[in-house]
Amino acid sequence: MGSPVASARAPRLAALCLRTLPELRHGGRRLNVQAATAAGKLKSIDDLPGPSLSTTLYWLFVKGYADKSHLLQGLQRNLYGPIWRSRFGPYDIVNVATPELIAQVIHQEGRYPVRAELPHWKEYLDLRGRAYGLHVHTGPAWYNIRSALNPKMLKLREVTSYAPIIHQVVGDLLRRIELLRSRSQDQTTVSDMAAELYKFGFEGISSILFETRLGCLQEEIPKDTLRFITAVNNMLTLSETVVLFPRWSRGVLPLWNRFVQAWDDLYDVARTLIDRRVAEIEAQVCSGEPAEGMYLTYLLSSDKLSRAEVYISLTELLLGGVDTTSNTLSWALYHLAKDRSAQDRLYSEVNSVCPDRREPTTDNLTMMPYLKAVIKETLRLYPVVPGNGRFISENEVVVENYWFPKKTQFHLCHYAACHDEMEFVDPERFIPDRWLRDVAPSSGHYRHHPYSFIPFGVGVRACVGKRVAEMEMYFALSRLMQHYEVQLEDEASVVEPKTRTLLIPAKPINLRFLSRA
Ligand code: HEM
Repeated sequence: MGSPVASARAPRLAALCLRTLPELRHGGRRLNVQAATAAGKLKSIDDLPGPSLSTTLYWLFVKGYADKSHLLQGLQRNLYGPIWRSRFGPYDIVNVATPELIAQVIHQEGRYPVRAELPHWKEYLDLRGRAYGLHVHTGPAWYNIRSALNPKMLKLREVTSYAPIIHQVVGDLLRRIELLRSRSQDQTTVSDMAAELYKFGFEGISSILFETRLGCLQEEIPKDTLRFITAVNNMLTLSETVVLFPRWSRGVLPLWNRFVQAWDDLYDVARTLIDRRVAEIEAQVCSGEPAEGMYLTYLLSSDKLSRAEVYISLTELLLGGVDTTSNTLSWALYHLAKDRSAQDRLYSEVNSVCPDRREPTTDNLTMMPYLKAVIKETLRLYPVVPGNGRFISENEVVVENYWFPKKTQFHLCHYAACHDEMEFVDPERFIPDRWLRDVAPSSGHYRHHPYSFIPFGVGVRACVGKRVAEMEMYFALSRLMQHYEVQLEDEASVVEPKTRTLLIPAKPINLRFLSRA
């Protein structure tokens, strides 16, 4: 999940840090910034170029960039240079749009990085007397929650134990596609693939978190799933607007009540699923059976979080774990449908490692470099989180020759960085080969700055669901390839992305699934 502001490689990073921040090399964070500013060496935020509020409003609402803010990143970089200031509502933001500058900010993010302050999320949790989770807690309190959530999410061995349940969910997806195509007029088409993959994402992550199969890919979608889908959409959309209005407007404008309702729905769905599972676990324990489970059982039995913290944490994991994977898979299928040779190549790789439609194991995945390259290239073209944030309150920050006080909000323009032709040859083309060191079409294709592509973030605040997301996407894509050749329903159709905090398809992706049998 990204920042509402728009929303590794260790040895190389260390070298990079030394290369880009020579001033910090000897004293680390002990750089005497005041002395440097006084000596006139460092400029301040007021020296930064950037659009006025009226120019920003013009771009957003007259030129139509309100739902294309990812494109505004490159456009403003061309106008103002790689670092600029923008002001909008309560935000005063420093934008950085080259990998070098992104790296400089991240290297100074401190021990407990914060993406952005979320006063309206906090206000909601306070209103309902709920515990804070990952997004609102800061400092050591955030770290406590993260350290409770991390082990079963980020350790490869732990995540591997979720493989059987993910395969079951992929099985449901395949059956769902079979059903939908058989009902279509030409017996092959599935309309709005992103919507189907959303159900897959929801079922996949819920089956791990809540240890319960919800049946999202069945004929009758559970009411709670539909409620959750609507609530996510409303909450994310309203979140961007609500934050711009002062607290006194809460009783006057209907926005706030709708935002609260959306949050209530999200939270209720998660709490219902948790309570249901807890009752099952208690019944098991009472009847002398061992309580075995996956994520929820682990969280409850580890005793690191209170029940209230478990409610909010699983709500946030669910919030981050559905449309991220589903949109990435939608884009991957869209490009494979457009690029026949890439699709053939992926199919032969999967087929050679897992012939006769054998389900891939996590070990098999290590022998599928092209599969991984396809996902990487998809995330490069469509970073689900197109712009991330860092609100740096622990340190003063030096970026290039600018000094920033504590509590400066930075916007990391990832979309601009991974579409930068200085980093990626032919940046707008889908070229999975660029991720394969040995076969990259020319030496230029492989070389890029490590911070030009960090779709899951880096460091302690990076995505907690990265490993689960990758496993879901690898299993789903490889098994779809085993069963079907994918084509666009309308070969000429072009689907552009739009921003709704996350980068999503601006119109439905309709695909034809031709059986390989
Ligand atoms: C394609 C899939 C995904 C992508 C590209 C993605 C990307 C990201 C990014 C860029 C961040 C911000 C990291 C930072 O600030 O440095 C993030 C945070 C987060 N992601 Fe993901 N994510 C994905 C899937 C998932 C899944 C499956 C889950 C749930 C299991 C998840 C849960 C979260 C949570 C809870 C956070 C906030 C972590 C914190 O603030 O400590 N994400 N994600």
